[in-house]
Amino acid sequence: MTISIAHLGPTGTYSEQAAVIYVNWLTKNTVIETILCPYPSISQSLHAVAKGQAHLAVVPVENSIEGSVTMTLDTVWQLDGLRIQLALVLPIVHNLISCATSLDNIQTVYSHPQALAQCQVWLERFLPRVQIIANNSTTEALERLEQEPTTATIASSRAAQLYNLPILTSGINDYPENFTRFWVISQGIPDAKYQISELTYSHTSLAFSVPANIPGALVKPLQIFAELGINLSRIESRPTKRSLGEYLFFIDVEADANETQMQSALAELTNHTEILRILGTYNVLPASVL
Ligand SMILES: O=C(O)C(=O)C[C@]1(C(=O)O)C=C[C@@H](O)C=C1
Repeated sequence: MTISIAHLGPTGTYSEQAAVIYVNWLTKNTVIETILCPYPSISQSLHAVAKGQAHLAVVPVENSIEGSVTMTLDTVWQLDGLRIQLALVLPIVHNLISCATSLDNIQTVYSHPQALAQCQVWLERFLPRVQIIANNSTTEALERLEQEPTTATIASSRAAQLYNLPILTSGINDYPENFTRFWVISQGIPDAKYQISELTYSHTSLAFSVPANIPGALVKPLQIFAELGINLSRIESRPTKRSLGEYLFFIDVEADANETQMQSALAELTNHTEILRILGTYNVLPASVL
């Protein structure tokens, strides 16, 4: 069986790197064969799964410095029916890639907004006068670097190698401990062939809107988990885009959605939420696989 895996392109992105790690794990543990399919945006890679053009998408969801990748959260909410099969956490080391001979010759820096944000202190310190341009991925501008020696891109060392471009400065992220969490997402129900086969799942991700903007609207859903002694590992809000001050909540729970306690929590949660989506119950690929 051959499956297609969508990811943010063009080739050399961190998302592709995460997809390659997942593919290596699949190759070692299953008989599944894979084709990687780059898409111009994170949203388009998720739409490809929703439309059945790809079996899976590997998308960034959260970075340890910059927080949530909002395009992923918003698209997962918008496209009802997507399902997280697995998570993996990748160390992120950014580099300034350029054909310029010194930092003094650089006038423009391109990268993905997440990468630019993860290097903002370095950029202010070493390139305070350059024009900073955000684009869809860390690799989108790499092809122009040879023709434009006054431009630079922030991307991975793997990207520099793939495009045969020089790294002018390496390790420019503001904090050395820089990690991004990715989700492997499919359409439909949990599918054992894409997952780590363990007896239980370590995480469940949920998203919900609350019935009204009244005191305690968020406390009630959260109390359910506190009372059952179930730990939350993340909470994030996003605007509903219906009116100012109205939010959706994304929470990660350290529990298997199939456990009895979680089943009761989820049943109770439906009484205190307007729309409740179980985005997936899954395991995290161990760091030893990276
Ligand atoms: O542009 C890329 O290379 C990506 O894969 C996107 C992305 C992100 O959106 O967080 C992935 C990891 C890094 O945090 C920076 C950028």
